[in-house]
Amino acid sequence: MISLPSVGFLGGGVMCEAILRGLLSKSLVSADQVWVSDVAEARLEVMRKLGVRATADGREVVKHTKLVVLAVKPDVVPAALKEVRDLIEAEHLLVSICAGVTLHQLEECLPANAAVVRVMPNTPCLVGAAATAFALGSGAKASPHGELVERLFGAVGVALPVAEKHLDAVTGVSGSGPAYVLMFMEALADGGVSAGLPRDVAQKLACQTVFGTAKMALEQPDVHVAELRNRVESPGGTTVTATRTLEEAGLRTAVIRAVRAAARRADDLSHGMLPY
Ligand SMILES: NC(=O)C1=CN([C@@H]2O[C@H](COP(=O)(O)OP(=O)(O)OC[C@H]3O[C@@H](n4cnc5c(N)ncnc54)[C@H](O)[C@@H]3O)[C@@H](O)[C@H]2O)C=CC1
Ligand SMILES: O=C(O)[C@@H]1CCC=N1
Repeated sequence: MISLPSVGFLGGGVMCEAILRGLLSKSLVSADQVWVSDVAEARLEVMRKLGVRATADGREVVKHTKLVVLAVKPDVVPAALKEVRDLIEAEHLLVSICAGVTLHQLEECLPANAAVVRVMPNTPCLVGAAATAFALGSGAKASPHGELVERLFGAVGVALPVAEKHLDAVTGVSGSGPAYVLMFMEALADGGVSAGLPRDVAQKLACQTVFGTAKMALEQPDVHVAELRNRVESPGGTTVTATRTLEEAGLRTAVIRAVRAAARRADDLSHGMLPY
């Protein structure tokens, strides 16, 4: 087992749980090396059931771990960092997954030269299939900080370095992306039910179709996705009749607009347009 140093989380919500369950299932960390803080007792109870150390005191997390993942909502970031600022030492690495919170804003809340990495993962961390992008702060180095982040998020999916200016666009594509794909899957299954399929059959077929299509595209990176689509569209057949209907309904325009809206919202968050 290639294990990581002890890992801490400030905020034990949805994303902490997804990352943590992913890491534990890959044995990248052992539960007794993980500390999590949260203000909600119910979340601490969930964490205890995972076997990790759970506390209401974020300072305990920073005292006991060197790699600290900031996983609170963006509007809570200043308060959560203020609580632990004086405990952050040169050996610490702070990894923020908070949408729209810039490296500069994070660094302003921390001691000078603190090592910070801004990361945008997504919920498929839970099943080892996340799409993650990250950018290093001015006090972080490719080695060891970038490598540690690549190991952490690479263990639960794909992790790519990007320029920080691209992280809002990343949020629009892959951070928020699972929600759009799930919406599509829900509609695909509803279409099946509307055409007479039992609900459970329609849902299974819809999920497997999205999974199989993604796998097919990922395993043929040199083939444009439009070419893969054309291979399904027999001339005058069922598929082209359906894809024309989707074009008429503006599917692609709607998705492009949605991604841009999410990216703009991430930028708004970084300009203090809080709360949600
Ligand atoms: N949910 C998602 O799909 C993704 C979320 N993110 C980012 O991850 C961050 C966390 O999001 P979620 O896990 O979805 O939110 P969440 O609301 O499920 O989790 C946040 C947790 O922080 C706790 N909390 C609040 N104040 C605290 C404090 N001072 N100290 C410690 N814990 C505190 C809350 O009780 C809550 O359990 C957000 O900044 C979000 O932008 C990033 C990528 C994907
Ligand atoms: O909706 C949000 O703001 C967060 C960031 C990316 C996914 N969920």
